[in-house]
Amino acid sequence: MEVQVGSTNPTKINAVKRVFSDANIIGKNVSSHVSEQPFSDEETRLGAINRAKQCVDVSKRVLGIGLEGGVMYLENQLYLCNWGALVTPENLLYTASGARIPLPEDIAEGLQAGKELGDIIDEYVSKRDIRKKEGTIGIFTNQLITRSDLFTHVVKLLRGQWEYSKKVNAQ
Ligand SMILES: O=P(O)(O)OP(=O)(O)OP(=O)(O)OC[C@H]1O[C@@H](n2cnc3c(O)ncnc32)[C@H](O)[C@@H]1O
Ligand SMILES: [Mg+2]
Repeated sequence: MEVQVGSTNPTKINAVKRVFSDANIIGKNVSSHVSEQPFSDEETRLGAINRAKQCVDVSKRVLGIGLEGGVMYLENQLYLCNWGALVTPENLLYTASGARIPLPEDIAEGLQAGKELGDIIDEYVSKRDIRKKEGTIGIFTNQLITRSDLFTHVVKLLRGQWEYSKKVNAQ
């Protein structure tokens, strides 16, 4: 089995490798066709779907997976949100979102000013490339849940739904 992931970010690739340890995983640099910093569940989910659609290869029977990070408001509180999409060679679409946590007010202010979360969090902890390492979720959970852990859960939700529907349709 071959799985193409619409990103080269190691947190995303490693999550897919963990869940599809029986497959050959390829990272592909594609556009999410949404804002660099998605600001709603709708936009973040669409970014994941757009990435997955550019990765699926019907003729070569390659599965496409898209993973997208963003932020969203819930009752005036900004939350970190993450979405995933899996598209099968039969063109079936599965989607799932990950756990979400509130972001501190000063992070929210930077985002409202138009900065990207990746840059804000690097500045916040005086480190580089947090988005490719533990991620914002890792920082604010004291490393208990890393960005790769979060995406692993999302990819499990995708694979699980796909396997369940294959099982049901085979009955
Ligand atoms: O190379 P790609 O796949 O684009 O990986 P990315 O790190 O840019 O991740 P996304 O495009 O999915 O995320 C959209 C934006 O949100 C930021 N972001 C989302 N989740 C984050 C996290 O946990 N830690 C740091 N930045 C995050 C990220 O830096 C982008 O500015
Ligand atoms: Mg990006």
